[in-house]
Amino acid sequence: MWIFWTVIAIVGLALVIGGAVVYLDGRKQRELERAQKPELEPGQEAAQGGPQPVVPTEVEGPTPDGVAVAPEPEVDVVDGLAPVEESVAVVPETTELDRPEAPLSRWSRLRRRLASSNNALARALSDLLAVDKIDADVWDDFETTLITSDLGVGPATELTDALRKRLAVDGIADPAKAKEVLHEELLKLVDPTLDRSLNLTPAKDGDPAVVLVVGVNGTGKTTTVGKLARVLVAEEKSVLLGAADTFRAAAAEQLATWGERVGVETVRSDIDGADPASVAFDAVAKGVEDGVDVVIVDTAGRLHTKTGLMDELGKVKRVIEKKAPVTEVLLVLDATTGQNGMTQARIFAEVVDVTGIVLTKLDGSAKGGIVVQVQRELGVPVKLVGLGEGVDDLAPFDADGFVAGILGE
Ligand SMILES: Nc1nc2c(ncn2[C@@H]2O[C@H](COP(=O)(O)OP(=O)(O)OP(=O)(O)O)[C@@H](O)[C@H]2O)c(=O)[nH]1
Repeated sequence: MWIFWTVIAIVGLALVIGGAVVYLDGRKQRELERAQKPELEPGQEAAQGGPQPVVPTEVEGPTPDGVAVAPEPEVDVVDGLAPVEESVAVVPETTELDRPEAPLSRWSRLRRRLASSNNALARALSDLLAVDKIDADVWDDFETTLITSDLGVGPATELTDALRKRLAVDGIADPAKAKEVLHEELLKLVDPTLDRSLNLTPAKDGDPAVVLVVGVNGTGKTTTVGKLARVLVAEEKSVLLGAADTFRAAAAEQLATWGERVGVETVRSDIDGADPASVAFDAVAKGVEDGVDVVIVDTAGRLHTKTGLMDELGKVKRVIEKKAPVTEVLLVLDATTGQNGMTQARIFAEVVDVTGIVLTKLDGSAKGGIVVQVQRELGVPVKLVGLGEGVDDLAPFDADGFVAGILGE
């Protein structure tokens, strides 16, 4: 009997040991397999019935350094331009935006600044009226003052003759009355009847208006583009900036900073010396795609020959117009450069079809008369004036306010 129970015990023990060996062996095998298995790509796991991963399909919004990848442009490579994806859009931070000053309130503030730097005409008039007898020499001095304030010889002579006639005919000796007459005659020269509004009407519905800003370097183009964006934002317009001044690397940075402060995007290239026409094209293409009201394109003016200037600006305009017509070409002139500025203005007017003048740095110049001269010569109105380095120191030009300013009224 004991032999029977001993056999049973041995068989039972053998079964337990065998089962344990099989279990431990299976576990080891599974661990080995897991260790050898490669990491799954996000999509593979899903395909194998694992958890569905969230895979971003495109870059949306700003990357950590504030630069978003521009959307893939249409296959519209023109004039042998470099591929358009060279440009990126600098998306502004949406917090702490500036609220630009309303355009209408700017002029009264800036008028005082004009009066303080442009009082040559007012002084010439009081000198004129201070003498006992106004003879030919006194009138000559008056005319010379007008010429030195950059009114131009023709307008200076016209103004002197008109004033002389009216003071004599009406027998005016009262300084206040004489100043009124000077105001009226000067206003005629500045011409309050000119249409000074920016053409921001797109050629077809849904297109943005396109403003091309040209001029010699240092005149204040980039600053003007930034300030103009603020004027338009204050008028509740949506704006996009194009940094086609690729000559000076810092210009794009400067422009993007202007844009960021008022929440406006800037399309720029990160490549030094990129093709300006390509950047301008990208900016307008993005403007069309985003449905903005106005695209403002900054350009470089550092060109030494007229042919070079003509080629470059011509190309920028031609390429932009593959997307949307340019509605306004603004020539930026520095009022302190006097006759040099006039020479530049003539060259630019020959090269591009200028539709408006922006006169900058009038705050630092006693030569407000250039408004009359440049309008006469180019047959194009002064539409905006820069009266300081402050962000809201650009104002739509107002003829009567301007005359009052330079006469110190
Ligand atoms: N006082 C004064 N300074 C101005 C005015 N407009 C521009 N400036 C200054 O002029 C300088 C040149 O301005 P920018 O805008 O860089 O000139 P730019 O034509 O773009 O020059 P580039 O980029 O070199 O072609 C800057 O220091 C501006 O602050 C103005 O109306 N009044």
